[in-house]
Amino acid sequence: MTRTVARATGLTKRYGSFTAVDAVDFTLEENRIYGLLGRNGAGKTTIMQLLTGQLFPDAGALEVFDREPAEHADVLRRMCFIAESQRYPDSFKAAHVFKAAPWFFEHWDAEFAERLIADFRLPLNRYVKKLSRGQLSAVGVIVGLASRAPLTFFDEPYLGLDAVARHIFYDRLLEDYAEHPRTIVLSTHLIDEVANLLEHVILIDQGRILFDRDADELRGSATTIAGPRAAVESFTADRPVIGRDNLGGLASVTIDGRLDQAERVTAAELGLELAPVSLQQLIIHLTGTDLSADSTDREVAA
Ligand SMILES: Nc1ncnc2c1ncn2[C@@H]1O[C@H](COP(=O)(O)OP(=O)(O)OP(=O)(O)O)[C@@H](O)[C@H]1O
Repeated sequence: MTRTVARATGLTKRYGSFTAVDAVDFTLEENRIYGLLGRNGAGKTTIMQLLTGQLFPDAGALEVFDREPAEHADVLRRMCFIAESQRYPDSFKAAHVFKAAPWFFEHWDAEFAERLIADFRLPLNRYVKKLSRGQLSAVGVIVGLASRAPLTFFDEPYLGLDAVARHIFYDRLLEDYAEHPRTIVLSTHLIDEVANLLEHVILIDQGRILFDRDADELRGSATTIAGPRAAVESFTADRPVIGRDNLGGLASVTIDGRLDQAERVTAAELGLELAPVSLQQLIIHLTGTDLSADSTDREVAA
């Protein structure tokens, strides 16, 4: 049976009169990789800070490992939070971070950390404040991976990491997760890059959850239909439209749902092109457009 490691019910956080997290309900199950996704300011960091006991909720209930996180040191010890701009003491060299890590993380694997240090080519003897932006992110990524914390949060962990380093991160994360399953929550804007890593997606917008779904269920759950405008409009007339782009006489409409074989044949006969929608495109459709509007026409003057 899967165990729930965190449960939020009506979780709310306000900053003055502004509600950053607005009565959200969700659970995090053990041994899953979650994507906590959403636009800038959606509330992702705030949710992670609530879960890791750095902030107190204003309303609602929050349980992590069956307790309120902020109150319990034994709960906090089972979590690792890697923030976007992690701060370290000025006197710290990179090596000091890894020396100190076992004090905080009981499952710390020093050998794994050493392998990662080599993979990321991290200069251990350099002061942390002298590291490049990408090297600083590598420090966080290494701590997050080698901590093997039962609940690990990576909040935009790779500012400045180059493409090679990011792929090392994804690779090592998947490899290590297969051997040491745990719950990992990844917040990122690079959705396409991590899409295959995620098992579950929680999409936040303006402090609310837009959807909370299994990633497998999401992949290919929407379809884009493109072609002559009249044909596209008639084919999609009674379907749940989640995005629409018009360009002169052409249209591209994204619908929620899959098409069956007969519908695909009909579309082909009408000269329409069908394309699956990537997770990133789906999220842009769901958060980037006014869902209440009939159309987001981008008419181009002939
Ligand atoms: N200490 C604070 N005081 C006032 N407002 C805050 C504070 N911290 C965050 N906010 C606001 O709360 C909202 C949610 O912020 P949060 O950092 O959780 O967003 P995010 O989804 O992590 O964004 P990003 O992707 O840009 O990191 C934002 O509108 C932000 O401006």
